[in-house]
Amino acid sequence: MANSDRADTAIAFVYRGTFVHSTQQTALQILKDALLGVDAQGKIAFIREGKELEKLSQTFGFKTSDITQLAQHEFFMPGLVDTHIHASQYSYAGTALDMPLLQWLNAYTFPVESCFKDLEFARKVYTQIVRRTLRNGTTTACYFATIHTEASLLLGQIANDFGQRALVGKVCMDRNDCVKHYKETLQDSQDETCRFIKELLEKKYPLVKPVVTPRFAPSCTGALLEQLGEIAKNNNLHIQSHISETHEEVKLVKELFPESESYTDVYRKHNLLTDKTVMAHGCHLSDEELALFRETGASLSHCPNSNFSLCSGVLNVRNVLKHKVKLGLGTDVAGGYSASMLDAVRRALDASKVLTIQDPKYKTLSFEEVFRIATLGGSQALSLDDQTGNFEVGKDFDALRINVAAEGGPIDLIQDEEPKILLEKFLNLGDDRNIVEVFVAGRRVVPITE
Ligand SMILES: O=c1[nH]c(=O)c2nc[nH]c2[nH]1
Ligand SMILES: [Zn+2]
Repeated sequence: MANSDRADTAIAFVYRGTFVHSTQQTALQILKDALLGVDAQGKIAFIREGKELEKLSQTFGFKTSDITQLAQHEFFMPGLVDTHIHASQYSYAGTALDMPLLQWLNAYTFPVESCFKDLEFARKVYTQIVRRTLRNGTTTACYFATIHTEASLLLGQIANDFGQRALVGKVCMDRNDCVKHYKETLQDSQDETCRFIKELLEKKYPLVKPVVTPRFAPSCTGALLEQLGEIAKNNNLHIQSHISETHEEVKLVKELFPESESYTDVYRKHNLLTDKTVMAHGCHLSDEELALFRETGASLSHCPNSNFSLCSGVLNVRNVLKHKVKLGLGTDVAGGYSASMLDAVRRALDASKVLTIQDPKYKTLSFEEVFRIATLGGSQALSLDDQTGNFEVGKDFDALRINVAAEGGPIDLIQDEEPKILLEKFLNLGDDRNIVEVFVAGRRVVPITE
C-alpha cells in the first residue's frame, strides 16, 4: 500500500472504471480501469489500478461484490466549480442582455435584487438555482445573494439541504445613486454582515460557509470597504467582489477613488486582496495589477458568457496564467445567461479563439486546459483545493458520473471511443442528461430525490 492511501476508516463504496482529472503537473490525467474507494466520511480512501483489487480489498476490508463497474462509455470526472454566480439574478437569466454593465445594473439587476426582501420569492428562486446548478454538475458554487440577511441565510440553508458545497455572500453596498432604495447605510451594512456571518457559522453546515461580499468598488464607500476588510481579517473569511469588467467601470473607479493607483490598489488598500479573495472578470487589468494579485494570492474568476453578453471585454487567460494568478471559471448568472458550467467551458474556449483570431500568435487554450480551470483551477481560486478539485487521496469525493451515450441525450456515439474523446465530446456537446450521478463529499446529491 502506498503511503498516500488511507486505510483507517471503513469504505462506503468503490467504483471501477475510467477516471479523468487534472493535477498540478498535467491538465488531463486519464486513469483507465481504476478503482476508487470512498470512506464513511466521504473522502477518497484510494485510487489505484484495477489489477490491485485483491490487495486493496484485503487492506480496506471491502467485498469485491460491493464494487460498481462503469460501462465502456462512462467515466468519472471531478465536480465543476462555479467561482462566481449571482443566485439572486436567476429569475431573469436568458433575458435583459441588451445593455452595458452599469446601465444593466440600474435597469434590471437592482430592481430584481430588491425583491429578495420577500422570503417566499427568495425561497423559490434559490431552490431553483441550487437544483439547476447541481443537476448540471456544479458541486461547488461561490454565490452572491442580495443585501438582505434573512434571504442570504436562506440560500445557505437551501444549498446545505440539497448537499451543495457553497460559499454564500450577503451583498454589501452603501452607494447607489440610481435605484435609491437598493442600498444600505454604512452602519447597517457592517452590522448585518456581522450578523450574517455569525448566524451562518452557528448553523455548522459542513459544506456551506460565508464569504465577505462588497458588490464592487463603485457601490461601496471607502469606509465600508475598510470595515469589510477588517471583518474578513478578524474572522479569517473568504472575500469576493468584481474588478475591471468594463472600461467605463474602470474610469468610474478612478473618479471615485482618485487617491488609488489602480482599481486593484483600491481593494489592496482596504485589505480586501488576500489568498482567500476571488475577484470576478479582470478583463482590463494591467500587468502591474496582475502582479499584485500574484503577490497577495488573490484569484480571478473568468466569466466569458457574461463578458460576451454585456460586451464587457475578453480576458487574456494566457497572460493571467503567465503571471501565475490563480484562475477559475464562473457562469456569472445573469450577466451570463447560462447556469451551466459546461456553457462556461465552451465560452472560455470561444473567448480564447477570439484572441487567436485577433492575433494568430495567441496560443488558443486547449479543452484540457479549460477542463483544469473549471475543476482544479476553481478549487484553487476559492482556496478549497485541500478539500476538492481532483481525485487525490484524502480529498472529498466531489464527482460527476458521466454517461456519454445516455439514452435520449445529446450525443451520438458512432463507435467505441477513447476516454479523451469521450471527455471532449461531453465538454462540447453534453448536458445534464449525460450527468447521471453527482456526488458531493461522498453523498449522492443527483438524481435529486425529493
Ligand atoms: O457581472 C456583474 N454582475 C453584477 O451583478 C455586478 N455588480 C457589480 N458588478 C457586476 N458585474
Ligand atoms: Zn458578477
